[in-house]
Amino acid sequence: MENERQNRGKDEPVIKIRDLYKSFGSNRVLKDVNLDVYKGENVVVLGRSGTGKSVLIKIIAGLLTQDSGSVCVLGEDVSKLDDKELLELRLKIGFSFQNSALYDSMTVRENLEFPLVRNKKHLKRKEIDASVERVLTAVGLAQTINQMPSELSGGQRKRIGIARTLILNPEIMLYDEPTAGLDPITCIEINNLINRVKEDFNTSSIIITHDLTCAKATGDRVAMLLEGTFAKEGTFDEVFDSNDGRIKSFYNYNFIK
Ligand SMILES: Nc1ncnc2c1ncn2[C@@H]1O[C@H](COP(=O)(O)OP(=O)(O)OP(=O)(O)O)[C@@H](O)[C@H]1O
Repeated sequence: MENERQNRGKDEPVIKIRDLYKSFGSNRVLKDVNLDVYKGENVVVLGRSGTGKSVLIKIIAGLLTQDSGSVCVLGEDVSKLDDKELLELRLKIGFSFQNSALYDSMTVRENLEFPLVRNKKHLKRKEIDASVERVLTAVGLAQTINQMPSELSGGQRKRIGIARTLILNPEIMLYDEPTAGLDPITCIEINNLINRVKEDFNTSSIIITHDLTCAKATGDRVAMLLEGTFAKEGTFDEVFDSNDGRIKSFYNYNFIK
């Protein structure tokens, strides 16, 4: 897998979105969305609640289908894949959900083993144990291995959720509101973890958020989604050095730290 990663054209985006539209009935959510994410980049998608950020990453992961336009992920046109091909692609995408999505009746170890046991049936016990240890150490929670999710804090659950997606060694990480509902110190820990994941696991990521501190800390590039389309894209400072009243007001309402 490592060779495959290194051999893919350096300048070819790992995610390429062109002219994307998506409506639900009369609700036109995404309108002419275009975005490139390159290897090793963290791209933050910023936008107000209900602007279509989650819809966008669900389309990228093949969980929703667009009305028109194209989404290419790791060279594959997602909407053209059959079920088997889609499953294979999804194994290369780590999806960190807003609610962490841990199984409450399983220990941390069992939660982490689950994707491996289900998707990599040939692995030996020793290899599974090594993978669990590796991702738990990566998120700084080796001591929680035998705990139940209910015994963890919100920030710890979030980190275990990230560890569970890392266990399949994804090439792409999609983070849906990674800091939502967390206190400021825990937010900083999650931001640092997102940056460490990029370095240690060689991932490319989309981070969707309305948390400007998170955007500034994690985004190599920031794309501002306004009224269903990207209004501005660049570094954090470039995006907010803007005369667009909508961008200014987003900044003023959200930059509270
Ligand atoms: N499966 C669906 N069926 C119908 N409408 C949907 C569906 N999923 C999303 N929507 C609508 O699409 C719009 C965008 O939703 P989305 O969840 O992408 O917003 P968001 O930007 O991620 O907001 P938040 O920050 O609150 O999570 C909303 O109006 C929502 O009601």
